[in-house]
Amino acid sequence: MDLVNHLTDRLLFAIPKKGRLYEKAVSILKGSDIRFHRSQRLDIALSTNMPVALIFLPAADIPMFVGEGKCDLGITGVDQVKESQVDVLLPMDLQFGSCKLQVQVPENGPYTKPEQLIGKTIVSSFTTLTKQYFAELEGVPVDQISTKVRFVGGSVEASCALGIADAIVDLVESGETMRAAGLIDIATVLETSAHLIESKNPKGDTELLQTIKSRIEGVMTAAKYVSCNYNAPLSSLPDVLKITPGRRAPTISQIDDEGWVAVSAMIDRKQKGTIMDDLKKKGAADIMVFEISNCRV
Ligand SMILES: Nc1ncnc2c1ncn2[C@@H]1O[C@H](COP(=O)(O)OP(=O)(O)OP(=O)(O)O)[C@@H](O)[C@H]1O
Ligand SMILES: O=P(O)(O)OC[C@H]1O[C@H](OP(=O)(O)OP(=O)(O)O)[C@H](O)[C@@H]1O
Repeated sequence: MDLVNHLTDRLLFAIPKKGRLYEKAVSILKGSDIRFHRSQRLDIALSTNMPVALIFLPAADIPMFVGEGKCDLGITGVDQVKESQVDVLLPMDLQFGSCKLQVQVPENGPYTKPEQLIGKTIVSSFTTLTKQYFAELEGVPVDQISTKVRFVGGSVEASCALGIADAIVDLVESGETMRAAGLIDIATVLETSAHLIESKNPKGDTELLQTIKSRIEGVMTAAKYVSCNYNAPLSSLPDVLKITPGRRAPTISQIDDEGWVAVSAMIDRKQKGTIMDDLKKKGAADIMVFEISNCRV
């Protein structure tokens, strides 16, 4: 069945079917109010409230489907996009799935610099990026590198201990997997995080595509900011507004207390403690912080 021709009335959105990106990707769909029910083992779910079909695919395959215009939108890691070498738009960093693709060697071995690995055997699930990295290191085109790059699909960290690699190129987040395998990192090939990716030739309704992007942007903003509300004496207004300039500008309202105003502004969630302390020091009172459950910006 050719999905693209079968679901012509729906925008096709590719979502990682399992693994590290699955849960956060699904929570972004929920936050965007794209409702769906995914039957067990079914990799297609039709949204029940929007003309969208969610296609659950391996994270590594999503760039290809979006790149070829078979899906209009997708969520996957930048590492997968670069590894696939496809031409897609990357409209939004989704701020999760952050990790580094790193060159790793046995901790008590002879290698301390990536240059020492030229001509050796490297194992990775990211063979394209690994070859590109060594081509640059060797100063030759990719098809002329002397370093041998072999593919394995998972548990890459076992390769050195099993005697099939001098070094590996694999993802590192906490470093736990690397340390447990007796490896250390000696170079970074790429820093990555999950992104919204978009076809350059979308088949779906472009207005709907914009609506979905705007909803996801709203989810991201709601996660980044909280709403800060307080009262301030007019005399301290210039000082407190410097502390809470807002995303665009703060809202200042009259209140029934002469010489005082109410201020409302979006503030960075991570700074909320310091911001509240600073406002208090500058004379603000009744300072409250509220969660933003959703927004459009
Ligand atoms: N430890 C990690 N921390 C953060 N993000 C990660 C981590 N490992 C992988 N990722 C991100 O998630 C993407 C998918 O990795 P994952 O290991 O889940 O792949 P998968 O093969 O689809 O799933 P599985 O390993 O269950 O088969 C990676 O390309 C990367 O962008
Ligand atoms: O630095 P850490 O926090 O330990 O994370 C890194 C590990 O996470 C990923 O593998 P995953 O556990 O998804 O399984 P995989 O090896 O089957 O891909 C990655 O390939 C590393 O092995």
